Amino acid sequence: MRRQQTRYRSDSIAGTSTGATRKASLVTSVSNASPTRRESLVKPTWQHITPGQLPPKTLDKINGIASDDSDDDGYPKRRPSVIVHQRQQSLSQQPLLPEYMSPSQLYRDHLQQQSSSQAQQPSSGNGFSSRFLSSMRINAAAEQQPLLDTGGVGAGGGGGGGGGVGPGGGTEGGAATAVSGNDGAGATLCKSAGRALIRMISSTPGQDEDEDFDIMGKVIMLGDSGVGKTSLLIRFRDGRYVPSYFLSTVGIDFRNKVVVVDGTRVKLQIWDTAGQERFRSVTHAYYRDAHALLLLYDVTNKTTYDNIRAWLGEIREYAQEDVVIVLIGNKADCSSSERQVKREDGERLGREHDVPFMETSAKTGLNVELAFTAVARQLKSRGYEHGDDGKFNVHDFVRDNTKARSVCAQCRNM
Ligand SMILES: Nc1nc2c(ncn2[C@@H]2O[C@H](COP(=O)(O)OP(=O)(O)OP(=O)(O)O)[C@@H](O)[C@H]2O)c(=O)[nH]1
Repeated sequence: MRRQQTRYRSDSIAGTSTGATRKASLVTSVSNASPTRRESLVKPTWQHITPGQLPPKTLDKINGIASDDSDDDGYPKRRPSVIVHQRQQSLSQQPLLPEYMSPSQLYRDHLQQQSSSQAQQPSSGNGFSSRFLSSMRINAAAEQQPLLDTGGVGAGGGGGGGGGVGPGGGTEGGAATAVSGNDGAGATLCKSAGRALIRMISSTPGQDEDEDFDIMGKVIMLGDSGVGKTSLLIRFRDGRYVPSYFLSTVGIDFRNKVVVVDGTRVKLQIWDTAGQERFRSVTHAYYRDAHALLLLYDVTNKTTYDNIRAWLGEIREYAQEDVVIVLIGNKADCSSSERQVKREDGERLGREHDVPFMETSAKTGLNVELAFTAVARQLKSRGYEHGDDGKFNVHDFVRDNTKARSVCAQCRNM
């Protein structure tokens, strides 16, 4: 039996765009969805969130969860999250990003520090790393510029990665801020057929890999708790797999990775959501800014597969109509005795809902690159200003490339 703990993330609180419009929902019944191992999907309630702000009710809920002494599923007691800390500092009714963390202030801090000393580590005194600050390339003009029509990423900058919790301890957090602009390099907003992608060309030398990109897209990983969202992200981001025990995600977190597609650097801002139902109302708020969604089930757990229909219902309700969806059956490295969902069932479900499907394994790395590359290619195709790459078809790409790869030997005979 797997050991389970709760993983505490630096909950990055990115705001969402007020400009985004919700699309009509394609009703998918959730009533038939079987409960997951530890939860069931329920009809979500939408809560409006302004940029940089979580609604008090949601905050209360998170705080309630985090400070709850009794853990209803019998797992170890949860420690407070970053959000709770902010609450304790009586910021409940205020935007969760205080003034010193606003994009403009961070940028001013950054410039100040740069001019005072090149060698000195820039620090705004708020715990943000120099890498985060250096990712904030805005100017006054850019700040006045309207955000993209579907919001791009909201005005609330994230604090992700700051706590050193989670995979990689990387540079994440900075890109959650909806800024554009340049350091003289001519960054431009890219609006292509209503798609919300940020195009940023940077020429600042010595930057980290994930700060140097042409196009950026927001990708959200969804699926029941335990399907392997975090593991897949770690595999993709860091190229490793951490087996041992099951650390359940609390809230939401993100990691960045740049994928080069035919010479174009596509920065994927990948949001890892908590699969547990108690966090649904928090994660729903992030759907509508998403450019792509990776929807996972666990091939060794039929319930997670059955719940995909309910997930798709939520996606239709909360996400943009044209969001790219990739359906993933994870843990394909399993033995045939463990497997509960055949590959053909996944393929059929994908066809039914007109979404590309593939099986992956965070453990062996099977198709992990492919999943994210497919998304990156699609985003590039949509985001390209001159539309010269608009013929890309994610269905064909996934089908052609998964064909070329074999499913692991153990599962081949399913
Ligand atoms: N065999 C196998 N196990 C996996 C794979 N991916 C994840 N796991 C295991 O499945 C368990 C859950 O993985 P997580 O990545 O934490 O799942 P999650 O979807 O992020 O869960 P939540 O954070 O609760 O939403 C862990 O024990 C992982 O080691 C895989 O590809 N193969």
